[in-house]
Amino acid sequence: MPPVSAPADHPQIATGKVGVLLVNLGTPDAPTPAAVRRYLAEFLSDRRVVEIPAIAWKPILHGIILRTRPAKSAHAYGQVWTEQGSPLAAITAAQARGLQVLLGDGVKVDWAMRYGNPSIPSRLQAMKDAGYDRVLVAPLYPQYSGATTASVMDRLGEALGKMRWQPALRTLPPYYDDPAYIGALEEDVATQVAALDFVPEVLLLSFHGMPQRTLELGDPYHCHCRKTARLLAQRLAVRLPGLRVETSFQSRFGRAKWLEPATEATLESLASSGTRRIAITAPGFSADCVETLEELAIRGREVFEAAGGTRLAVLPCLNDGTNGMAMLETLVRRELAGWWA
Ligand SMILES: C=CC1=C(C)c2cc3[nH]c(cc4nc(cc5[nH]c(cc1n2)c(C)c5CCC(=O)O)C(CCC(=O)O)=C4C)c(C)c3C=C
Ligand SMILES: [Fe+2]
Ligand SMILES: [Fe+2]
Repeated sequence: MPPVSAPADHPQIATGKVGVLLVNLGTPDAPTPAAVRRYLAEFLSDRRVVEIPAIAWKPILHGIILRTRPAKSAHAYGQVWTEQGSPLAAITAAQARGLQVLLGDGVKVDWAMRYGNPSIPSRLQAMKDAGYDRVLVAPLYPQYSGATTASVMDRLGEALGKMRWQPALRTLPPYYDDPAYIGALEEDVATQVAALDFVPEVLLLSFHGMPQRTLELGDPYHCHCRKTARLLAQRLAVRLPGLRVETSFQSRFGRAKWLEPATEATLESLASSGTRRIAITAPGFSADCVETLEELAIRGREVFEAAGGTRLAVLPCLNDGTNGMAMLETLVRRELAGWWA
């Protein structure tokens, strides 16, 4: 595809500079209890994430959770930390660099995190200060949820509220059923499964969970996940006939009922009922992170093997691979159409 550039008949807006801000969830600055505590305090204080009235939640958050969870989570982060830092941050940065190459110099690509660093307000201000007065904000969540996509929009609103001179914004819609996304997943998963040194009986699609109550209140997240799963399974039935595709939800937090079936329970029941070889993919995560690398690949494996499973592969997410980057380029170019840099 050609670089994004001003068409000859629109020279009057050719000086407007266009930026793209990729946004993901966020991650601690270090795999230490203190850094994880700072991160969790910000994350779990977001009313979009924990929808319990503050008067009831604050004592629980500060009394129990922030006293006990940081050490446990820091251990999990320690097991997956890399020389480039947290996998989620390192991969998001790589996606931004890759997209910059694909889009060329006509557009500036940067990245930010909803929680922790680099923050959305700091990167938005930096873009404006550098003269980028049109910014496409792209939350890297294929499936919409109040806890993720809407929370990014809230933070953007807060940031704009403090800016005297704001850039013009566009936002990337959720892309859970977009042919570019489903096609990228199909290609990536089919290639990775074919390259395994065993033939899986089951492909488990594990999405991040949400409280069941959010579905009842009208959050589309569950429906978006189910539609992604259905479309991907239809494609894979052609590419990998004979492979059973199942869907589950991981990372339950707290005591409330979460979306089911739970990934851990699914791994256990599959192994107990005779499945020996399994591949897991996490299509809702645009980048590998503690949830895929530790919860699935370390703890999930332990659960599956303890119940009798013998082979388990967790496939890398789309990350900054060719399929994922081609998808991002397609999605972003579509939103930039008309915003010539
Ligand atoms: C109330 C709890 C949580 C809700 C609701 C929730 C929704 C949600 N999260 C993601 C994506 C990610 N979550 C990640 C980590 C993570 N999530 C929670 C809790 C809730 N998430 C916690 C406490 C943590 C931190 C790790 C831990 O202590 O267990 C991550 C990975 C971050 C990283 O640093 O690697 C991602 C990505 C989605 C998509 C989602 C709702 C749809
Ligand atoms: Fe989460
Ligand atoms: Fe987790």
